[in-house]
Amino acid sequence: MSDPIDRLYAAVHALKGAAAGASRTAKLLATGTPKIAQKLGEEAVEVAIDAALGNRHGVVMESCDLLYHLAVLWAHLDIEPAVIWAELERRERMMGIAEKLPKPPAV
Ligand SMILES: N=c1c2ncn([C@@H]3O[C@H](COP(=O)(O)OP(=O)(O)OP(=O)(O)O)[C@@H](O)[C@H]3O)c2ncn1[C@@H]1O[C@H](COP(=O)(O)O)[C@@H](O)[C@H]1O
Repeated sequence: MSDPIDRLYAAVHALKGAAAGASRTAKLLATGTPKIAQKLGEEAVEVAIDAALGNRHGVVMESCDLLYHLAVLWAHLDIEPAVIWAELERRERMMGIAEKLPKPPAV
């Protein structure tokens, strides 16, 4: 079974081209990149505010909104989650190698 983000992306992507009245997601997708990016930024700020206030429950809730809006942006740009996972894995491998390299001398 695919993970929740893959499923969320698939659900959101399926709404591309749907009438804006079909759902909130279809309406948001129809607004275009600047508006989607703005919503994503707002959700990120909401996560940060809840974290700064020590509101753990708020961080969880706003993180879900943030991931949803990230999935909307990816779907709008046709960036499949697999592309993101591949880059994360590439970095994981790169950092694994970096850890094994001798440390440069202290200056
Ligand atoms: N996972 C989500 C999801 N998470 C958050 N949200 C929406 O994002 C909103 C949070 O963002 P805001 O705080 O900006 O919401 P708001 O204050 O109402 O702002 P505006 O609507 O005025 O922009 C929530 O109120 C939800 O409406 C989501 N809407 C949809 N999904 C999933 O997306 C798919 C498509 O959903 P539909 O849009 O219902 O077809 C389905 O799989 C849904 O489960």
